[in-house]
Amino acid sequence: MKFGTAVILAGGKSTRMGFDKQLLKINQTRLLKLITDKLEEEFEEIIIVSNYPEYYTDFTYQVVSDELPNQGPLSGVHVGLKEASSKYVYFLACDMPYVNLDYIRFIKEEIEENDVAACVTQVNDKIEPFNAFYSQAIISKIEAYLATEKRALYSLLKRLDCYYIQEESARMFSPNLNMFLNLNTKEDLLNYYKDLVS
Ligand SMILES: Nc1nc2c(ncn2[C@@H]2O[C@H](COP(=O)(O)OP(=O)(O)OP(=O)(O)O)[C@@H](O)[C@H]2O)c(=O)[nH]1
Ligand SMILES: [Mg+2]
Repeated sequence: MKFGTAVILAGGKSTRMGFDKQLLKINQTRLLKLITDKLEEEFEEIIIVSNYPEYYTDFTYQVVSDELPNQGPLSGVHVGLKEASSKYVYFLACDMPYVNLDYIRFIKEEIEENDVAACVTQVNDKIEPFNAFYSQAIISKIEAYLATEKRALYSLLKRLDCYYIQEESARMFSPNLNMFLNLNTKEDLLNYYKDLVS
């Protein structure tokens, strides 16, 4: 059964890529469309956070802009949580092509059972901030954190009550962890194309 909200963050500057990643096409199709088609199978609501709603006239989803702009990914998490109709909200970046629905179901269950601020995956010592769930309970905490002029999502997560999924568990769903791959540079894009044709 479909339920809950998925939010796609598409409000970044794409500095490393050199063109706006939210417009990226794979074989003539918007990557955003490929992502949302997949997420549709699991979620009853999809929200896109973009400061360019005009890029989404062909989409039927709600498009919202940052309410607290220029704070990086946390801006998007903030407004996404506020607009979502479910308590636990799935977040994905617009440049993450490998959507893994089995893993999404797994982490959804973890955050529901543990009722924590966020459920994220830890790979080595690094936290993967997307392909993760956050709770609406942290909206005011994000606001308080941004008010102190901090904006690093990672440091905020460290202060919160998070549930960390370990790498070994994640690898059971995605052996090479490509569900966390994000396309930051043209080289990332080239490697992704190579992977698609191989
Ligand atoms: N809503 C919103 N999303 C953001 C913002 N900054 C980054 N993001 C999103 O957060 C995710 C991870 O960011 P990055 O991969 O670093 O993307 P980016 O900031 O566009 O790229 P760089 O400029 O190369 O760092 C992407 O989905 C971005 O669209 C922002 O200010 N607002
Ligand atoms: Mg990225």
